[in-house]
Amino acid sequence: MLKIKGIDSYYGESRIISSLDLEFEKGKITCLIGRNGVGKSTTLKSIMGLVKTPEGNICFDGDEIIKIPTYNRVKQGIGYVPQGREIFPQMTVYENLMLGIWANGGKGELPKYIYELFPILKRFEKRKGGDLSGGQQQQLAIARALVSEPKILILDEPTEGIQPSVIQDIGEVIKKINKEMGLTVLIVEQYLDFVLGISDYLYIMEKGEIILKGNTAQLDSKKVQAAMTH
Ligand SMILES: Nc1ncnc2c1ncn2[C@@H]1O[C@H](COP(=O)(O)OP(=O)(O)OP(=O)(O)O)[C@@H](O)[C@H]1O
Repeated sequence: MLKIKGIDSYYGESRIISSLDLEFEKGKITCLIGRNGVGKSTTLKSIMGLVKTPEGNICFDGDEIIKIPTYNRVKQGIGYVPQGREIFPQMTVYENLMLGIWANGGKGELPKYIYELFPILKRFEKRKGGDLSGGQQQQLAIARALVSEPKILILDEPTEGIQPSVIQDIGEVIKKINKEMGLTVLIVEQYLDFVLGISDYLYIMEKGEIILKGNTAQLDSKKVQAAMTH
């Protein structure tokens, strides 16, 4: 579904990622994990076309996308929730959601399943985005990415700054959209318990390179833990 081959990624002159290969299988939940600053967010920004990637290939659903602009990657079906969520604080929950439709050149109404998946957003429809809790903002950001009906949903640290009970709710929703809607999911995370409970496949990154990978159920959890802490 999404295949990265030999990419280099730069901020200005500094190369953060070199010759990275990754593959995200259709219908699976794949997590990319690793300690602070190893290049996980940069990998996602590379997929979205938000950093310079002069080398390599990114193939999505059969098409080469490395040279096309971000908005066209979104149009082709890549939904992205950045770290920090980027909710518009002065706009209502409803307006934030509608942006997901307008941004994609779409018209019309909010799909009904959005409020079924996130009842809290229905309740707070008229509330300003900035007045929601961190967990509610994360749900709003995921919902906003979903309204454009992506083929793959990419989440950058969805549990960051969120209380444990809400983390569990978010995990359940992600599993549900994966299992019931068949959506492919890619998550960057640091919260290992969350990752082990939700993912089918794991990549572990260290200084811009993959040091361990495999089916989550088959990976040695001690090795995974060690890679996250050493
Ligand atoms: N806008 C930027 N300009 C220059 N360097 C950057 C920029 N953003 C990140 N970096 C550097 O790139 C490296 C990788 O950062 P990245 O955010 O991808 O790491 P990460 O694994 O996602 O960590 P975190 O969990 O802290 O977000 C770090 O050394 C960081 O300092």
